[in-house]
Amino acid sequence: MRLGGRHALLSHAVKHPLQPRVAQRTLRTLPRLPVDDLNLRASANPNAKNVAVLGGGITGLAAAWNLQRSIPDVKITIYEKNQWLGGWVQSERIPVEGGHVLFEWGPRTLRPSLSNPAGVATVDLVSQLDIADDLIAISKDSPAALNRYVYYPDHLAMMPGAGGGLLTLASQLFKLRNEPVFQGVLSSLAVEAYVALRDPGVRDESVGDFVRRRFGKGVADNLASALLHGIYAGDLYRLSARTLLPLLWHLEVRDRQNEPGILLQMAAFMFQRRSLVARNDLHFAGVYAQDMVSRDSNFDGKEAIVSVLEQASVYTFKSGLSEITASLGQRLSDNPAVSIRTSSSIEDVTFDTDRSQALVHCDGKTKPFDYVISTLGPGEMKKFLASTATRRGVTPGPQVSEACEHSGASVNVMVVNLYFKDPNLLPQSTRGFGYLIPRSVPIEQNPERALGVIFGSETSGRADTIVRSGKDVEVEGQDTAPGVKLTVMLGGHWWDGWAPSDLPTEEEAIEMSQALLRRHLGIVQSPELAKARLNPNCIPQYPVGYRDDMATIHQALVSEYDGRFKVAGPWWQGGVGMNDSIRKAREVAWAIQHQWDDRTGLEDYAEDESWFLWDRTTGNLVKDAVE
Ligand SMILES: C=Cc1c2[nH]c(c1C)Cc1[nH]c(c(CCC(=O)O)c1C)Cc1[nH]c(c(C)c1CCC(=O)O)Cc1[nH]c(c(C)c1C=C)C2
Repeated sequence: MRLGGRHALLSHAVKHPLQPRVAQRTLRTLPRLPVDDLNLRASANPNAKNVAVLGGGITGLAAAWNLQRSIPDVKITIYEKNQWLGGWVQSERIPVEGGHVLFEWGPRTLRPSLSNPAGVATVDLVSQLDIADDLIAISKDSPAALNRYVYYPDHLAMMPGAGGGLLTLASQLFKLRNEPVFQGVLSSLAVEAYVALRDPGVRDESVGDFVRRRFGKGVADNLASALLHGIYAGDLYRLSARTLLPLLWHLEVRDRQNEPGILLQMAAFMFQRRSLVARNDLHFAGVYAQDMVSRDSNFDGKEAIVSVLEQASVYTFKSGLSEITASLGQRLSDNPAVSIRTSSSIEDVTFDTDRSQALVHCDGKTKPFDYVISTLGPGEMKKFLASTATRRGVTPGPQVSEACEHSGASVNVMVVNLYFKDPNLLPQSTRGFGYLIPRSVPIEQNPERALGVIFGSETSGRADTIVRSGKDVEVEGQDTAPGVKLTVMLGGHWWDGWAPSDLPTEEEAIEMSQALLRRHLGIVQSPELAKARLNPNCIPQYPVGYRDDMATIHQALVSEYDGRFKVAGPWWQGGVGMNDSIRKAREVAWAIQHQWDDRTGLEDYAEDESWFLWDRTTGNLVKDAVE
């Protein structure tokens, strides 16, 4: 929905100081810790006068934004290698006959996730940037939220709907039992509780091996592989289960303590309204609550956003997700304490032990900083750590280089955006989010090596998909032209090991996408507008053993830079979502504000996971550390 005029919103909001009430509404689904346990500084870190932020994508911009909000007089320099800010978040508005369409080349929607610090961090940022008037919230009842398809083996199969609990899921699966993609799924799920548990010595395994072991080969190859294509464009037999499915990984350990299988434990949690919360999440949820209660100034604005997002499955903005990065870029460049250096290549980051300062070497010049936040990947990190150790006269240990190399894998994704004039291009019966293509589809059905197709118009704000908050609210979506927008995603892990010259050109990718749409959906019409863009190395892949790599890099950062070098962003947080990046950006800024020099952004990996049982009804912890 378009939130409409702020006055319309305020007219139904309570007009008195709202601190506890807003904290309650926004954070009522987050667990809270006693303030004394949070180790907060009353005044900002006196050592943080000059901070460098490496990378001007969403994480770097959000980190700089948080720093300048929370540390008075801090000077910030943002270094970005491109000529532009925003990283992979790129939205393009293009005029076509009858109006315009908006093409996204990177992330396109956000999940509200209001019970998760990552979702709350984004809501907070949107409210601080004052861009909520452009918000488009796609309803939980919309076709995009309810209808998701998997293409297998030669047709679209509708996935069981989101929400409704495990019983609803089981009954939906029962109805779909004759659909080939679900063959054997019900019987595998039924015996899951009796599956042999993993060896206690196993520190990690691939998502594919984990899912196949617990839930069967059909669930792994037909369903989980499709899901992982849609999020990581990745190979489920390479991605780390311990990183991507931390809760399921832990529930198998609890199973060893006489709990009855993963699915039954999840059903019990749902029924009892309880959740397991990881140690770091608990800490930062406590910091969020405290920060909002003590410092927040836009209570009404946030309350209004939250009340809309409670009804939404996903959301975006009228000019796309780059409204967030553009607004951040603008607001930061208006601040004289922030210097933005685009087209800048970082050569090295070393450390001056005597002055406790990090030295950023860029374009032939060296500048000292009290702290550095880097969003660059493990390739750059390997170089920085090796040269810092060498300058200190220490031979760099091979483990650090190996950890950087091992965790530095990524995939290329070709994004093909197409706009068709015909508003009835897709039959009513296939309205929905789009479809994902699992690894198990025969190659003759997918010679283009596509990962999935998004029915983009469904999440662009069609009149019947958006959340409405009142009759007075003007409703407007991203596209004003009446046709249909589709996005085909090609490549990902299918192109692992391919030389750049083997990848299709953008023109070839458009032709391949049209061939795919003809075969899969019978679309023979030519698009009015078709554009493709290769996003090289855009999605990190989190290999088996990722947690151990991160623990090694954390120790190296603490010892080489005394904790003055922090990391954030998709390479380091085991997730590629924009919410996660915004959250991590906030957490590293807090680490600087509160002088937590033992936190590098990777500190959570330094110890094995521990979980706390939390009651969502009362907001209290049921049990201190479960593991
Ligand atoms: C450039 C391509 C991207 C692919 N995945 C991502 C990008 C940016 C990142 C990503 N995609 C999703 C998530 C989950 C986060 C979340 O919504 O909580 C992340 C981090 C899910 C997703 N995948 C697709 C869409 C439209 C969405 C979000 C919306 C939703 O779930 O309703 C489609 C899609 N993304 C990729 C592929 C190959 C693909 C195929 C249809 C890769």
